[in-house]
Amino acid sequence: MNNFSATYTDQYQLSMAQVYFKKGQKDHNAIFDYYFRKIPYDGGYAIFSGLENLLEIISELRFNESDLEFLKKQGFEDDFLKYLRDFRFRGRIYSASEGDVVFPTRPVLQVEAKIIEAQIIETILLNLLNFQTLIATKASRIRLVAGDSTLLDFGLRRAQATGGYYASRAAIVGGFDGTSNVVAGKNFDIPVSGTMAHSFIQSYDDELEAFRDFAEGRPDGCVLLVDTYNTLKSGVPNAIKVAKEMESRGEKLLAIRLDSGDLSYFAKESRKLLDEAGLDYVKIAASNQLDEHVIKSLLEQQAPIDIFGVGTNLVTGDPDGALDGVYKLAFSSDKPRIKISESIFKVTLPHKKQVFRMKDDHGKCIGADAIGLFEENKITEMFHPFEPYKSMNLEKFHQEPILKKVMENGEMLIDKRSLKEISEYSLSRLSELPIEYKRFNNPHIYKIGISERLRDEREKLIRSSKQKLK
Ligand SMILES: Nc1ncnc2c1ncn2[C@@H]1O[C@H](COP(=O)(O)OP(=O)(O)OP(=O)(O)O)[C@@H](O)[C@H]1O
Ligand SMILES: O=P(O)(O)OC[C@H]1O[C@H](OP(=O)(O)OP(=O)(O)O)[C@H](O)[C@@H]1O
Ligand SMILES: O=C(O)c1cccnc1
Repeated sequence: MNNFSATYTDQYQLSMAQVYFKKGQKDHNAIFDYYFRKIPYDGGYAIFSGLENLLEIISELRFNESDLEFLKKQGFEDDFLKYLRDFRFRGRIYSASEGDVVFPTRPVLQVEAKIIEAQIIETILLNLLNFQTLIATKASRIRLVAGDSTLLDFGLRRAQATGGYYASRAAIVGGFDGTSNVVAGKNFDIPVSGTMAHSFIQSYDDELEAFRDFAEGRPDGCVLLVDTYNTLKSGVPNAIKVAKEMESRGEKLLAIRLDSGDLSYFAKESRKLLDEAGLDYVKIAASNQLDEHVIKSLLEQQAPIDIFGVGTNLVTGDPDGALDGVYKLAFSSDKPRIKISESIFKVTLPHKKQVFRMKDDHGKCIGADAIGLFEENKITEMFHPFEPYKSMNLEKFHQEPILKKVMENGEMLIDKRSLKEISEYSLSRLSELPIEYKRFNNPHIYKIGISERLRDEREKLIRSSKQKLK
C-alpha cells in the first residue's frame, strides 16, 4: 500500500509543472512552508504525524508508463512527459520530528527544491501530513484521559475508505497500543489484536457453545463479547464458565467486552461477578462510540474498564473533518515571496526560516515558539505575527531549533524509528508542555512570534507589493 504513483496529485500541479518546464523555469530554486492555522478539537496542541511515512513515499515517487499514457490523453505534451518519465524528487526537507507537539501558523516542515519538484509533491505531502496529524492529535487526547488503560484502534470499518490504513498508523503515534487492522499491523509493525463479533454468537443456538468454541480456537488473548443477549444474566455468567474451563486446561481468559448500555454500570457489575468467581485477572474491555469525552467520563465514574476499543470517532477525526494544513511559497528564483491577503492572518512569511522552541533552565517548554530567518541563531525579541506592538523578550530562554534536515537530494537522512519509538518521543515532548496547554476546555494559547528581521522582511515585501498596485 505504500506504492504511490506520482499521479497522486491534483491536476493543477502538473499544469503548473508543464509551464515551468516549457518556460525554462523548472530548475529555479524554491522553498515551501507546510503549516496549519487551527488546532483541531479546540485543543492546545497538535501531534505532528506522517513524516517518516511521507519521506519514504516521496523518495520512491515515480510516473510509470500507464501514468504517462493517461497524462498524454489529458493533453500534456510529449517533451514534458519525457521529463516526467525520469522524474525523481531530489530536494531537501527540513522538518519537526514526527511525534513532536506542534502549533499553528509556524512552519512544521520546509521543502527546498527545484520548483517543479516541490510543486509535484505538494498534494501527497498535504494529504498524508494533514490526515495523520489530525488523527494522531485525536489519539493523543484519548491517551491523555485514558491514563495507563490499553487503547485499541477498532476504526477500519468506519474510516473514510483507505484513510483507515493511515489512521491506524497515526493512532499509534498519538499513544494507542494496538489495532484491529491487520494490514496496518503488518506493514507498520503495529501490535494487532481483537475480540469477536455479535454475528459469531448469533450464529450459534447457544451463547455458551459459541464462547467455548471461540476459546478453543483462540486460547491466547481470548476476549468474549458478553452483551449479545443479556450481559449480566447470560453473557458474563457464560464467560465465567468458559474461563473456569480454560483454567482447567492451563489457559487464561484475557477479557470480556461490553459494547452497549451503560458501560460504567455494566463494567462495575461484571467486575463484581468476575471477582466473586475468583477471576480477578480477567480484564474488562469496552467499546461503542467512545471518544476522549466518554472515556474521561467513564473513568470519573470509576468504571473498572481496562481496555478501550475506539473506532469511528478516532479514525474519522470526529468532530473535525480535516487539519487545515497548507503549503505556501516562501522563496523562489532567488527572491523572497509573499502572499498578500485581505486577512492579516493569511499573509504568508517569506524566506527560509527556522523555528525555535523556548525552554526554561529545567528543559520545560515555556509555551512559546519563535520563527526567525534561517541564519539567525538566537532570537532576542519576538513580535506577535499580526499585532506588531506586542512583543516578548527571549534572552533568558534556551532556544531549541525545531526544523532539522531530514532529506537531502531526495534521500531520507534520519534513521527510521519504530512507531513505538515515535510514540514514546511524542509522550516525552508532551510531558515538556505545561498542563495548561493540554486541558480540553479553553486551553492556554501557545505563543507564536516572529523575529525582528523576519518582521521587517515581511513589511518590506508588503510595502513593495502595495507599491506595485499603485
Ligand atoms: N456510563 C457512561 N457514561 C458516559 N457515557 C456512556 C456511558 N455508558 C455508555 N456511554 C456512551 O453513551 C453512548 C450510548 O449510545 P446509545 O444510546 O446508542 O446506546 P447503546 O447501548 O449503543 O444502544 P443500543 O442498544 O442501540 O446498542 C455511547 O457513545 C457510549 O459510549
Ligand atoms: O463504535 P466504534 O467506536 O466505531 O467502535 C467499533 C464498533 O464496531 C463494532 O460494531 P459493529 O456493529 O460494526 O460490529 P459487531 O457486530 O462486531 O458489534 C464494535 O462492536 C464496536 O461497537
Ligand atoms: O476486535 C474487535 O472487537 C473489533 C474490531 C473491529 C471493530 N470492532 C470490534
